Amino acid sequence: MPNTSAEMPEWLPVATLTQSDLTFGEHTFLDASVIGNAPRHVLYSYYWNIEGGGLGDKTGTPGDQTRFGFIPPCPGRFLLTVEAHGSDGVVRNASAWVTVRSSSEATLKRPDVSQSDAEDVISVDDVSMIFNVASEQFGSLKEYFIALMRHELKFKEFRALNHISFNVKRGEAFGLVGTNGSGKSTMLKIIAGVLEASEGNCSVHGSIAPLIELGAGFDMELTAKENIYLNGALLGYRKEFIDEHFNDIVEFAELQNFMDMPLKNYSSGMVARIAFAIATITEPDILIVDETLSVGDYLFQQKCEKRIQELVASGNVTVLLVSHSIDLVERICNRVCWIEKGQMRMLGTTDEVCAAYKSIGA
Ligand SMILES: Nc1ncnc2c1ncn2[C@@H]1O[C@H](COP(=O)(O)OP(=O)(O)OP(=O)(O)O)[C@@H](O)[C@H]1O
Repeated sequence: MPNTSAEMPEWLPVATLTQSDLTFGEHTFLDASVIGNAPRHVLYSYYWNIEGGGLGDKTGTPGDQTRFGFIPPCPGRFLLTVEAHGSDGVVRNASAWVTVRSSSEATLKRPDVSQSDAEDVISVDDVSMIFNVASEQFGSLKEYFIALMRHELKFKEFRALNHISFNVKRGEAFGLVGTNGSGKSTMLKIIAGVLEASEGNCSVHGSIAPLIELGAGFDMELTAKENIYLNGALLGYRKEFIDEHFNDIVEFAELQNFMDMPLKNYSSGMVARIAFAIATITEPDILIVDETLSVGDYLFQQKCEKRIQELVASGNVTVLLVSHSIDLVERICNRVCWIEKGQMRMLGTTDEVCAAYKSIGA
């Protein structure tokens, strides 16, 4: 079992960027805050350094200002640091990296629509999902159990998915869109093997890293460090493999100072960071992402998006993405399936499906 004896500082500053990946000419903001048992007053000062150089620029004396605007003087990598001066006399700092590209550098693009020779890794064939739901409402759990004991519970069938079919090829980034309650998560759970379809067939070839329900595969009473081993084991990683990649996981999640904290004290965004870092530390055959990114801060979302694009660009990883952010789906996915109230409404290229989906609100 990993060692969990290191002590947590009482409070820590947090540096959050509005944007960490800039094109030269753009600017970003660094927001400072404090987590933990914070002292009554905290004053902040800011400075930046260019990677490999000593171009530091410290702003005057510490003050109340919690937002710092940064205008990069040139393309490159910059470390933006916030120094927090607590009224308890302790000074701590937190940093975040900013990458500034020259405007000519190409940005990552979504993959081309696969040609027919690529192998199908997911085949959804005429799948329906029927849930049995209670046909009457109960005022309390007690009333429910009384009805249950008397065999008076009546159920009705609810079709969450109705005859859905699609195939996803190796190396595709495939999106599922639809309004609330349309059946997207149910579809992902069937693909991930969490639910069994009531009708039809779903076959999957390859290893799956599912990021479906935040916290699934974690024990909230254990520390983050212990959970990395636990969740890694559930994903099929050996202990030696986690030992080898532990620092990469922690570094990606940017939670170095919180490894010995029980997960129950983490925010949902922090849990998402750990879950995403573990799931993507290697190249899974299929990465399933269901709104996991939405709870993360802007900086983390950008980092995950970049990682997803790298995985897709490798050509080996298939990504299945459910998101209410149509912009994200448009940036990442090459094909999209639109499910509406359990029915398949449209299947096609990202541009055509997203354009049609966006037009329902017009
Ligand atoms: N275990 C279950 N028992 C009964 N009904 C369920 C169950 N799971 C999901 N449903 C119902 O199935 C429908 C589809 O749910 P699902 O979570 O798949 O939708 P979604 O498209 O992912 O929604 P959202 O965008 O709001 O997350 C909903 O009406 C939901 O209430």
